[in-house]
Amino acid sequence: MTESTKAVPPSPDITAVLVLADGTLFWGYGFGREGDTVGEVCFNTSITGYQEILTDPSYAGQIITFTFPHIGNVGANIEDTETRTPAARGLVVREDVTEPSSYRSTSHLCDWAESMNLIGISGIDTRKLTRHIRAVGAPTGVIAYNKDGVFDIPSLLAKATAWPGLKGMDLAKDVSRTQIEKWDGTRWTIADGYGSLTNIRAHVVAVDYGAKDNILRCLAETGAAVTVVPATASFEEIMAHKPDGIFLSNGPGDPAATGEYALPVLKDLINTGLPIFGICLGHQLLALAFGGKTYKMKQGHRGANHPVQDLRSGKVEITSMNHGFSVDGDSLPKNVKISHISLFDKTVCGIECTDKPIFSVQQHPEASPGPQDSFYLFEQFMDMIVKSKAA
Ligand SMILES: NC(=O)CC[C@H](N)C(=O)O
Repeated sequence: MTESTKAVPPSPDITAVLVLADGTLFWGYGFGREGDTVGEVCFNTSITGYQEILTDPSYAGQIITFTFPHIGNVGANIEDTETRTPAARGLVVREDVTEPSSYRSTSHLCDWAESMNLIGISGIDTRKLTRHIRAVGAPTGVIAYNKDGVFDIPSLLAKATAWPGLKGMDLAKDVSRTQIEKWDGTRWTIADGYGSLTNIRAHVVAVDYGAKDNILRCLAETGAAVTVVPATASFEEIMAHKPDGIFLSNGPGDPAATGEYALPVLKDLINTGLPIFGICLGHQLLALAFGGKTYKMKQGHRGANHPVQDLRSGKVEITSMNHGFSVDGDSLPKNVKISHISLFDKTVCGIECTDKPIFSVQQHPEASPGPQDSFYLFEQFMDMIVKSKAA
């Protein structure tokens, strides 16, 4: 369906509408749960991995537009998830979701979406919507799905304009585990499925700001027995586990708003001299703890083909990304160097401390979905831990 500014559905079979806060309407067909949902409308350019994307807790508060037109072709299963319950607010797709075709599929994407409480809209000119998002910067929007095809557009518009936006929003503690969890699962292989850690080399405490499971699997893959602690864990609670290294996870929302409980803990952790590795929100929080600043990007980076350069080696890695905030490189103190940059827009993608074994990256080295070029970062972290244990 094409965009229309008139509040009357352009055809009688319409069952859903996407209403942006600026009044732009996109009519389409609903799937998943009936009802309405509000959030920041972003876009992801990945060609594969829609289920991993939809279950990445970093998408809390966001409606995801998939620029790849065929979403749902391989159905859904219970394995390709990054957390049990998706935090994303909804999804926008181009084509109708067709019958699944994959030996690994256990359900239709529409049924899975409904069981997960997700609201979807198909039949949208996602190219036009993406160009709109690029022009105006991630807008707020509402998807409403109603099989009767009757929509109260003024009230949906009011809902979209009333939503405060992600800037200043702390969502990490909403998606974080509330209980401590031991993790020893390793990555999936086609021969054996998921495995478990056999040769423990070190003990890592991972602070869960909204961690993707594959990050924990990658840590275990390098030999880390992982204890996952809630986002609000205190310095003393973390240190009581006697970690050999600390991991700071990805997560949703504005890092500056998350700082209230995270930063005092991170400042103390930095002073322990223990190896620390952060990914995405963890990277942004680490930069803040060092005294740096973060800012909201216009449209963010979300996809599985983002080129990042490692400034130390000059090598380029193709990475998976999902972030709407970024670290301001000019705000970093002298002992924190920029190690990686985005080759799309030169934004900061990695930092390292020159006098402590601490580093972090903006990209997602755990992929899921996406290329695995950056997996070496997990190995780099384990090498640091092994060295620090030997010292
Ligand atoms: N994937 C993430 O950890 C995202 C970090 C942060 N919420 C951002 O949007 O920039």
